[in-house]
Amino acid sequence: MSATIIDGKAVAASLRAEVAQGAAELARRMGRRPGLAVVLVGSDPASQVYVASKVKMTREAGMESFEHRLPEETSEQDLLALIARLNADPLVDGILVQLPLPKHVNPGRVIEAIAPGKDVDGLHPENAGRLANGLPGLAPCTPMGCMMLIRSVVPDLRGLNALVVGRSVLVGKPAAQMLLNADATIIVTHLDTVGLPALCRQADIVVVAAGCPGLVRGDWIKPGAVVIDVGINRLPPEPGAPKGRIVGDVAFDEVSEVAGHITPVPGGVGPMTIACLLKNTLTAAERRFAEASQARAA
Ligand SMILES: Nc1nc(=O)c2c([nH]1)NC[C@@H]1CN(c3ccc(C(=O)N[C@@H](CCC(=O)O)C(=O)O)cc3)C=[N+]21
Repeated sequence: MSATIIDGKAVAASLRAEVAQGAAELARRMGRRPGLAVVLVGSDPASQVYVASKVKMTREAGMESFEHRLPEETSEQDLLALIARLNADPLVDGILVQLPLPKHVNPGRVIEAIAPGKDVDGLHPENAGRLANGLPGLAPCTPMGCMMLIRSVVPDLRGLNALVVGRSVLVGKPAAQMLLNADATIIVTHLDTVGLPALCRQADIVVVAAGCPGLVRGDWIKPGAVVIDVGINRLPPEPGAPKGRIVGDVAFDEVSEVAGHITPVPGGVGPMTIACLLKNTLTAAERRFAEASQARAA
């Protein structure tokens, strides 16, 4: 074991403390707490756990949490009507619609209905375009958390080779944009990429978001590289156990023999995702308040 473990829990706790301070300050000026609305459709057990954890941490950061739990059979029309109400609600600064949605609902249509200034998931095409063009906006929480973990060990990415496995709208694509914006050279790969191990061996920074347990092996890694594991995969339970272990997309034991720094699963990127959601909610609230103040002054 040679790699240093990047403690996502600790970095996330210090980001949440910073957000709590900013939220308290903003609340004094606004006369109300920043507010985050979380919408959960259906009863996917994993989603229930994430949402409960988001609600708890939102409150701990001194922000208001508005929960909307809708039955699985909710129509797209009813969901769009709820989003229109949240867009218009002055107490709501951020809106997060937990994914995945039930099959009869078109997720693109739902995400595009969220007001871009309240889109704390950073998934609206306007925010994706802003990220691509290097403009201020709201950026997706998971890749934002990855960047903070990378910068905690490598502050300057200029001239480094970064490789991303995965091209999802939620993680892979925005992670590549952020690495490029930080002056790294990027290679974006996915499960159809030919010669992935050889490409990976050129990378100083590896971000893996493929949803494929143990995909990245020890002999894919350049000695000393920074490895960020975004995967959260629940293995089938051992005989007699109630539920299976959670593992990432990186073969941790092998890779930690070669890498310089590595994130664990759990305790790596996951806690950062929630901390960045709170950070985005504070950013959205600050911008909304600044705009409202300007409008009053005019
Ligand atoms: N609109 C939307 N935005 C999301 O950001 C979003 C989503 N939908 N749907 C589901 C995924 C998943 N996700 C996680 C967040 C935190 C942890 C997390 O904190 N994990 C801990 C605990 C893991 C465990 O033991 O269960 C850890 O990795 O240490 C995991 C997963 C956000 N997602």
